[in-house]
Amino acid sequence: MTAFASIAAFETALATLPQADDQARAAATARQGQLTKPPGSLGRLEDIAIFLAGWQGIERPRIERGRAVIFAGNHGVTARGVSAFPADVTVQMVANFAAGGAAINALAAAAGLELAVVPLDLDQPTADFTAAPAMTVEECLSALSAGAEAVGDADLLVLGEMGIGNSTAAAALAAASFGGEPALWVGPGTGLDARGVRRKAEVVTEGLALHREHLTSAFEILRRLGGREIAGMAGAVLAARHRRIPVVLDGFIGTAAVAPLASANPAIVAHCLSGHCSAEPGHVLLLARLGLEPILSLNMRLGEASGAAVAAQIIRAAIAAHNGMATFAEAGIAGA
Ligand SMILES: Cc1cc2ncn([C@H]3O[C@H](COP(=O)(O)O)[C@@H](O)[C@H]3O)c2cc1C
Ligand SMILES: O=C(O)c1cccnc1
Repeated sequence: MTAFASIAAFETALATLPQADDQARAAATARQGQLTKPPGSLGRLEDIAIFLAGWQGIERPRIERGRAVIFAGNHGVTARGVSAFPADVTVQMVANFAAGGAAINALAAAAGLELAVVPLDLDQPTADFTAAPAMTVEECLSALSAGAEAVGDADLLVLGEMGIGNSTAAAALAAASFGGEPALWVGPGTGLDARGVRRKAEVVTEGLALHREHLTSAFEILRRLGGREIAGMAGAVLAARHRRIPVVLDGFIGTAAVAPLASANPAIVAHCLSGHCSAEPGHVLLLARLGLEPILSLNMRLGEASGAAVAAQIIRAAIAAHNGMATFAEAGIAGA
């Protein structure tokens, strides 16, 4: 069965988001208050443990099936010279993922995450969005569905992407979803110089102008300006929500995939953690618009779920403290 068989199915899924389990959240919050530490002293680690308890629906959350999924897609807009690297690198990096040689192979292993790579029609780049919608309705639904199907039975889902040119698509998605000049949302990506970044802003401006009258729904924004790997991440975020699986978002591109969904229903990010704030300048703005506070800020700007995978180690630390510590009663220590 196709997860998102029609635009209506996608829109219904986005309009009917389940909430976290309040009882499990309350139980985890109570437990944090009994652990042998001054209340609140583990800071954000406490919040992360309670967040996971709510979405997993258990007082003591766990990561037994932590899964990183990397979606890959090719972009027609690369013809406009918007990346420092050639489009061929996308398929070459997918081979590198399979061979185990990419950053995400090392970082997923370090974080104890299984890694799945989902290449989406790499021989068929999306259309250049300055000339036509990036995807047809069928192509976009198919990429969204591929995302949903990749979620599986994970208990923590870490999402990432590979697609040369996709920081341009991401800037267009952010601008279409939240407004603001394209110059605010573009950045060097893989390493453009200042002149390249200016051209990238012009390309985004052209794309927004071409599609302006149609950028009125999450689906049309994704379809016209996004890419297959971006729609794959969006579909995975939405499907994970319906299975109450917590998600860790990666950098600028992985976060921009959620922007169109959030423009239609801001509650979509409630089951998402931001793994890190990337060095791509638009990311900090995007996180502010989504109301997400990144776990890490390491000046990373790679993508591939690399920052989210590093953050998964912090999430494991939050769970270890939450589940492993003694309570005041167990340790026979006087409370405050
Ligand atoms: C070798 C290599 C590995 C990568 N892994 C992720 N990206 C990242 O760079 C791309 C986005 O930047 P832009 O929009 O400038 O093309 C995406 O593929 C992203 O995942 C890579 C880029 C390169 C060159
Ligand atoms: O923030 C990111 O995800 C990013 C930044 C630059 C290039 N690729 C990815």
